[in-house]
Amino acid sequence: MRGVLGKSRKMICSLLSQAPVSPAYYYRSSPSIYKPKPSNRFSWGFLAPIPSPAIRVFCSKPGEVGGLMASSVQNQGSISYLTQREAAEVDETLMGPLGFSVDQLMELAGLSVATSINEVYKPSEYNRVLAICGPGNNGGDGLVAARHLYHFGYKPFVCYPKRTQKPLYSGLVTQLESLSIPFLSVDELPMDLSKDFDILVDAMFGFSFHGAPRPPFDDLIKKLINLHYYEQAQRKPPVIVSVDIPSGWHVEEGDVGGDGIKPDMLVSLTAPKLCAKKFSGPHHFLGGRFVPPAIAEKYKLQLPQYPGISMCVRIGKPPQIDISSLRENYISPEFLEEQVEADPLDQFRKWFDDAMAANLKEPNAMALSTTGKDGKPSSRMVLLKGVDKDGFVWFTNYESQKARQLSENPHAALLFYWDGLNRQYPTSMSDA
Ligand SMILES: NC(=O)C1=CN([C@@H]2O[C@H](COP(=O)(O)OP(=O)(O)OC[C@H]3O[C@@H](n4cnc5c(N)ncnc54)[C@H](O)[C@@H]3O)[C@@H](O)[C@H]2O)[C@H](O)CC1
Ligand SMILES: [K+]
Repeated sequence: MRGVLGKSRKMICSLLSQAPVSPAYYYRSSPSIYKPKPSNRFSWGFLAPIPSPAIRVFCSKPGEVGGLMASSVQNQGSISYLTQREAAEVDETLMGPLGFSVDQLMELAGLSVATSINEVYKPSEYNRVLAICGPGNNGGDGLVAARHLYHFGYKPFVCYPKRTQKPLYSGLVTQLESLSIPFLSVDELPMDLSKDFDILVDAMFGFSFHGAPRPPFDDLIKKLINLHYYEQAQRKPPVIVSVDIPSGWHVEEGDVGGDGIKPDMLVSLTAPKLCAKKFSGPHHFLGGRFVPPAIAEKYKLQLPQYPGISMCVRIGKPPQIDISSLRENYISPEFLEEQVEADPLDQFRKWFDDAMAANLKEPNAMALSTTGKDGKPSSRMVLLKGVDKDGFVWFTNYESQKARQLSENPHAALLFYWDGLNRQYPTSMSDA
């Protein structure tokens, strides 16, 4: 059965966005297209029978959230952790018999770091990034991550005190310089990193670290440790994101003295290392989506499934969040009344086309709210199946709560929400 919430006696379309509310719109048309059964005729629109009593009910299967597979979150218990030797062996195997080059693995590792950061710390709120890069491949991951973060809309800076002239690394530096990403020497860093940066990427050392950190990394690690004192001084310190291993920690035993850096996010690569068991920050992600079965079988790796085409996957549960603190900074171009299309349906089509062009997921999903004669409202997500000069079309079935409520009360409302564009488009009906 087709429900048509559409042009009938009166359709009020008020276009809401973050701009001042535009005036309500009224337009009229006679519902003349379909010959609904008398019992299904509604003053504002109609549920018209379609030839076969095809039942089109849209719902998400159990286990899906709103038609989306909930991104796989793995509890820590069933995850494998590598020893330092195993980690080195895995890399050697990947870059030896399994045919990978270090450039490829580093590129994928750095991209994993950047996407993990973007999962949690949006550039609208955490824009200024300092990537502190060490002399080895962990440092290389940091250089790659800085480039990706730039393209994701962050403002990265790099501190890379011990450079090597190997082509791989000098190439990464050139790529960053070509984006005018500033390189800061240790001396050029501010004493208090919390005033100048929102995110600190710790890419100093990975699984080849041993002993006590030698200069200049000893001072750099101390700078990250001292950030906690700013926290006590009521200043919001930058978040620390450690690549593969929190630098200065023992690769297997972790923060042995308890006085090491305390990252907010750890991005383990390929598989977590033993020290990751001691990680107590809120965000543990896994990256390095390139583990072939040969490695997984040899090391009996238990690793979480990456969701969709994501380059990272969260390990453990997301932290409990204070719902009241959830707030996006809506940054969108202004939208003034004079920009609104005269005909609300033209405005809808324009915005719907924008939503399609932005490749938003299910731009035709809409909340349909109805109320039966008991006055109790109910809302349900349904999928728009068409829009024409007579209104919006969606499918439902005769026995649905929607159909029953609409047969008792022809008033309804639709709401489209296009998150990626910070836009909503509500339509409501009233018999003025
Ligand atoms: N499989 C993957 O996902 C990949 C991970 N990668 C990253 O590579 C590192 C391991 O890289 P490696 O070069 O072997 O070691 P480090 O980067 O940890 O550092 C070695 C570097 O540091 C010096 N060093 C060691 N200890 C100290 C110290 N106490 N003080 C000062 N300097 C120290 C040492 O001399 C070396 O120069 C891994 O963790 C991943 O992050 C790759 O990207 C490839 C793919
Ligand atoms: K690190």
